[in-house]
Amino acid sequence: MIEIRNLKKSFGSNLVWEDVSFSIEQGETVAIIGRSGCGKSVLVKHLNALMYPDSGEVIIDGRNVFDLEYISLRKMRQRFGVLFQGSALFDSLNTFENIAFPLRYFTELNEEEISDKVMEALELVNLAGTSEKSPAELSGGMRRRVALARATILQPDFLIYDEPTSGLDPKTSEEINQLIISMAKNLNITSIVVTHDIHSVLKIATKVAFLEDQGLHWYGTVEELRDSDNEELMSFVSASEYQIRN
Ligand SMILES: Nc1ncnc2c1ncn2[C@@H]1O[C@H](COP(=O)(O)OP(=O)(O)OP(=O)(O)O)[C@@H](O)[C@H]1O
Repeated sequence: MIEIRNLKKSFGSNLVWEDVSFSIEQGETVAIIGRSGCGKSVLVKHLNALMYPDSGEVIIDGRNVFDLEYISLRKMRQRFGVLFQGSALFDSLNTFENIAFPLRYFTELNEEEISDKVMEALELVNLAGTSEKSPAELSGGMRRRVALARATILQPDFLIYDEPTSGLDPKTSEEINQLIISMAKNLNITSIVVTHDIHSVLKIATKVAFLEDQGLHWYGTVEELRDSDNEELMSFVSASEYQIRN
C-alpha cells in the first residue's frame, strides 16, 4: 500500500499542488488524470522519491520514502517498475538484451537463469519469437510490450505507466490496456497510470485521481466517476470527447 499524505510541491514560485492525500491499495490500478501541467508526472516521481516535496509524506510499508537513507532508498526504488512514455528502449540492443538489462544490472543471475526469465517475460507480453529483433524492427505496440516486459522483469510491487497508450491506434491501445489488466492480475502488481486517455482509464483503472486547481480535486472509483456530477471533472472528461455513460 502507498499512502500519500499532505504532499505539497512547488518549483520556485510555481506551486504545482498542495495538500494532496490519497491511498493506493495493493493490487489496485490508479489512473492519474488532469490537464497538461497539473503535475501528474511530478506526483508519480514522488512515489519512489525521484523528487522530494516541500512538505508531506509518502508512506510505503509504514516508512516515509523521503526519510530513507541510501541503501533502503535503493531497495525501495527497486520495488518500482516504470514504463516510460515512448518505451525508451535501447536502440542498439535487441529485444532479449533490452529485457535482460535490469537483470544484468541488478542481479547476480547466470546466463541460463537470465535467458529463462527473459523468455518467460516475452511470453507474458505475447512476444515469443522476437528476442533477436532490434527495436527499429518492431511496431509501436510491440515496442511498448517489450518495455513492459523490461519494466516487470524484476517483479516489481509497483508499476508506473507514463502515457502507456499515447500515439497508438485504437486496436493496439486496446491490446496494451488488456496487458495492463493482466499484469495487475497475474503478477498482483499495484499500478499507477498517468494518462490522457479516458477510454483507457475506464477500461483499466480501479480508482481515479483527478488533479486540478493545484490540488487533488477528485478521487474515487471508476463507477463513481461514471455517476459523478462534479462539474470540473465532467468538463475535463467530456473535453476528451469520450462518452463515459455509453
Ligand atoms: N524539474 C522541474 N523543474 C521545474 N519545474 C518543473 C520540473 N518538472 C516539472 N515542472 C513543472 O511542474 C508542473 C507540472 O509538470 P508535470 O510534468 O508534472 O505536468 P503533467 O501534468 O505531467 O503534464 P503533461 O500532461 O503535459 O505531461 C509544470 O508547471 C512544469 O513546468
